[in-house]
Amino acid sequence: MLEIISGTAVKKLDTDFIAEKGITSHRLMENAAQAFCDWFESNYHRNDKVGIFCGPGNNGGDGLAIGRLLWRKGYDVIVFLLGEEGKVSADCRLNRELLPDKLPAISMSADDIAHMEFDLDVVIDAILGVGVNRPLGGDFLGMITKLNALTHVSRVAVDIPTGVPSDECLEGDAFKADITVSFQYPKFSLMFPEHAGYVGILHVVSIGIGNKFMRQFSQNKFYLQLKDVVSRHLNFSRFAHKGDFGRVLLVGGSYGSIGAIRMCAEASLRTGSGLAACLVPTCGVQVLQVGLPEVQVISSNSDRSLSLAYPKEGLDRYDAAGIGPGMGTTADAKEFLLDFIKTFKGPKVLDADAINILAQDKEMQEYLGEEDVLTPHVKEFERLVGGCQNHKQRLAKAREYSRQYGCVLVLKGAHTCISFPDGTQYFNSSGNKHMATGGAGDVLTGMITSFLGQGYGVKNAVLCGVYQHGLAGEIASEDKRRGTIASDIIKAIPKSYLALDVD
Ligand SMILES: NC(=O)C1=CN([C@@H]2O[C@H](COP(=O)(O)OP(=O)(O)OC[C@H]3O[C@@H](n4cnc5c(N)ncnc54)[C@H](O)[C@@H]3O)[C@@H](O)[C@H]2O)[C@@H](O)CC1
Ligand SMILES: Nc1ncnc2c1ncn2[C@@H]1O[C@H](COP(=O)(O)OP(=O)(O)O)[C@@H](O)[C@H]1O
Ligand SMILES: [K+]
Repeated sequence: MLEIISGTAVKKLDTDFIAEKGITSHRLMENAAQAFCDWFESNYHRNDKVGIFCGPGNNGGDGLAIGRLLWRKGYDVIVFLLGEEGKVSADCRLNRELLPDKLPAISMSADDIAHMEFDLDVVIDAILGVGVNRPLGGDFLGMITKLNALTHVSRVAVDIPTGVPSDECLEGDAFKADITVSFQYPKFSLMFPEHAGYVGILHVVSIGIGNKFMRQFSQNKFYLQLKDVVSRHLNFSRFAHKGDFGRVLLVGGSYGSIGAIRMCAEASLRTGSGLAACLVPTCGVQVLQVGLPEVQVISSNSDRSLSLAYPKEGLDRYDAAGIGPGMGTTADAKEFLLDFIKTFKGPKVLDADAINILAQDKEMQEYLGEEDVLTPHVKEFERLVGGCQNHKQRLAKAREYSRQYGCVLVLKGAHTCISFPDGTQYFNSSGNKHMATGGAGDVLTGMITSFLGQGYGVKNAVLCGVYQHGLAGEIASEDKRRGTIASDIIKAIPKSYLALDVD
């Protein structure tokens, strides 16, 4: 699994790798440039006019090597050189010398930056990389301001957009990439929503540095990709019966919000649960029986909201429970939740209003255990732990929360972050903006609950659930874009199994 390590560890990592492999730093830079070009070739035409903006450090060195390789492949390339002559790094200088004579290269003066007009299809940003150590100013700021203002160009950042610090939140401005191609592992700050408008779509390309070299820099942060989840899935025998695929109980709904628990239950069934039952207020019983004939429905014996009157016998027949979607936060619902989490002994997922109730009734958190999973979005999380200044602080608090209460915390959003009590954090790579639609979270709750019910350990259930939910969202939105709704994500779950090649 790919590690996410701090940008400041990069230099040491580089040095170790080079020393162990007996190669030069220039060779490593060449590997990086080649990896970028392989990606570039499968995405851009040779008749595209490509401008590569190269700074004075090793990021600039990458850009120059990229320029040389693309030019050799027949691309229409022009290189722009930035930065003071005296500050050019050794590998950057070497790559300046290696530029073919016929490849157009222009040293940019402050005057050029202010007045030059660019006629380009693609802008490649190799001005600064992880070496950025202060907000942009002067010529670099002037340059990225100009590049950000260009219209009808595709903007690609090499490693990290110029100006974005690798471990902190951006101050000031930075290059606004449509696509960032990051080397070997994604830098921590590429996970921050504050940087979404600068990073664009993130691609990570390998430059041959194995995990072995990263381990000593491990910060227990990982990037969750398709290959990491396939082997975490259980195999079921040809003789499996529905009990083997697990019985799950989905708990929630209130008058006007029965759809949430319906979507949650349907997602569980589509994820493979052998049996799904819903515990809902009486007002939801008929709706569910008609709308989703595959589920069993249990009434809480209270009309519009769950309450203490719910039937407690037989709860132990369920292998896992998902609680919260559409539940509401009435006094009855609060009493219900406290009683339910004390009574139900199996693994459970707490979502939506279950989290909102926990936030109001903090002592309930003491009942959380190592098989329990909380799935807040950012607002729900801040209700739980208080306001955060930025995402970096939020991630630190998420790690702390999971440690303190010994449960799994899934902080949802783009690059959903899963925190485990041992301090590890996993950042999801699947999913897209078209999943930002009402009910998508209810679907996730159903999916994780389903895996828990199927007998997956809590870690595998959450990693598989979060990744596959994003994958189903990608599949659902392929032909629907912003017209995607949560029910489409549910319908795409079977196809996501095909994509994973899990039967
Ligand atoms: N293992 C890796 O990850 C590899 C990294 N490589 C590249 O090397 C890059 C890092 O190279 P460097 O460490 O040389 O860093 P940069 O290329 O980011 O540049 C650092 C230089 O910029 C100056 N600087 C920092 N902030 C500034 C600001 N706001 N305004 C003006 N100047 C500023 C610094 O003083 C330093 O001279 C990576 O991003 C990547 O592109 C690759 O070449 C190969 C392998
Ligand atoms: N821009 C995005 N990229 C990837 N995933 C996203 C994005 N926006 C939302 N999602 C995912 O969609 C789901 C939304 O959940 P949530 O906010 O709880 O919605 P709801 O409360 O309406 O069910 C989460 O799993 C989240 O990770
Ligand atoms: K860059």
